[in-house]
Amino acid sequence: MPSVLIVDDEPNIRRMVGALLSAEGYDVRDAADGSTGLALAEALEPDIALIDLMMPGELDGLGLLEKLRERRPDVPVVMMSGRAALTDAVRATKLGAFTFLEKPLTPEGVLLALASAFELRQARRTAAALREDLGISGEMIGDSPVMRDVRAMIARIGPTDARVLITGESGTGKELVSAALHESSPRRDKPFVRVNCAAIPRDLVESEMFGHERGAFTGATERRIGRFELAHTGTLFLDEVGDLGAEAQAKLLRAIEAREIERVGGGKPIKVDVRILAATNKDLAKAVADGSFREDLFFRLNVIPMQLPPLRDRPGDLPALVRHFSARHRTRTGRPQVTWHPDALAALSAYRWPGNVRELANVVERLAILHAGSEVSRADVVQVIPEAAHGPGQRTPSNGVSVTDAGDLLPLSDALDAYERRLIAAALAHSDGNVAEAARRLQTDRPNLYRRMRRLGLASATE
Ligand SMILES: Nc1ncnc2c1ncn2[C@@H]1O[C@H](COP(=O)(O)OP(=O)(O)OP(=O)(O)O)[C@@H](O)[C@H]1O
Repeated sequence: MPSVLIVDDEPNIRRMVGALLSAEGYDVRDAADGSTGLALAEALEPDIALIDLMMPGELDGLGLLEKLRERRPDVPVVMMSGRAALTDAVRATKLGAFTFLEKPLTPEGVLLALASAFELRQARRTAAALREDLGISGEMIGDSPVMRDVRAMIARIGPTDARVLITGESGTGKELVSAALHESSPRRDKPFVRVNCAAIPRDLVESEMFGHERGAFTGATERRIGRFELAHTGTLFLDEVGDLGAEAQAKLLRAIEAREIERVGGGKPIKVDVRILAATNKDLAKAVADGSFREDLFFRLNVIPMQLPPLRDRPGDLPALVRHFSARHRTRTGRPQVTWHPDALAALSAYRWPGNVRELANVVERLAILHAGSEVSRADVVQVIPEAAHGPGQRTPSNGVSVTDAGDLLPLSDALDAYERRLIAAALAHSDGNVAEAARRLQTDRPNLYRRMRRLGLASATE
């Protein structure tokens, strides 16, 4: 059922349009002024907003339109006005209104406008989902000190041509960061080409990267353009670069140094202008030390290193990520939003997340499907990830010995650190990442909590 928010100071309009739309199956909410309208729009995420232009109070119709475009850019806004004020209609359209209805309203006019606005809303949803599925966009969520550093770094080095080596466990957002670097560069309108180095069979790596001429080898029935050429003037993202074999490493190094490539069986060098970003979840420095990765290539790729921390080391980001993924699920499916009991968030924070943000996204999606329209409890979380049951307060170390999730014994100081880390993580989750609030819950003060967070690597040294 599409939802509509009507914002108009005239009670008659709210009543009549509301009745008309309810009868047509819309889920209708209304507000009598701009500020209430904005608050409702943020809380309810309506599919469409129908806003009167002239309203008393701090926020008039155009002001509300402007704010909505900023905060809920996906919601089509239909404006209405009592006076046939052409200039206002023009301004509203410039500000991004979907369409403009003149009063007195007619039922047909209203229904037609809303039906097409809803169509647009659906199309935007589909487009956003496709873009995300392709991994070519996606909002980067998280306000933890490390994520703030990551954002600052993207803003600083995105616009340059510097090569960046992004490291981090699987699912920490390496691809998302590489797309963000491309998006913030002058190459943003040019191709962003990804190669998954781990997925290409060894004997095809060269042809995949550099292309081949027809007849270059058995099976090469057509000429093929490689990823380097496809990325010309844009960005080439070498994912899982640590998985490249020795021969491919040598060829990659040559292409980077000479800024040219040769198609297999081609012979003629071709100039390419690409910015190279690379990512790996391997320890490349170690691979260099044990001889499985070329040192010269490592230095070429690692001009700017960026390390993404595992999710368990930034528990403050978890509530926002959970909200983001449940909102995304709602947007994609149109199903009712789930809400999260603080204990459910605490249980999620207590888990180790070996698959990091990707795994969290999957778990949130599963829970959102199972509990659409209701509140997710701690028990619901534990049902999906039994390991989350071992959070602070649920698992008292017996006879003074602490254990990891795997049941191994840990040296006491490590065990205490792990326990403290979980307690703090849970308190942060309960407080939506707010450190002062978390400190209150833990019955300590903010500076002390920060000190402990820094010691455990949960906050940056400058905090
Ligand atoms: N900070 C974040 N905010 C929002 N979504 C995120 C964030 N980090 C990761 N994701 C999402 O989690 C999923 C995994 O991220 P991504 O593919 O970038 O990880 P990766 O480190 O490249 O993983 P792998 O090494 O397994 O390829 C993606 O859907 C991505 O959009």
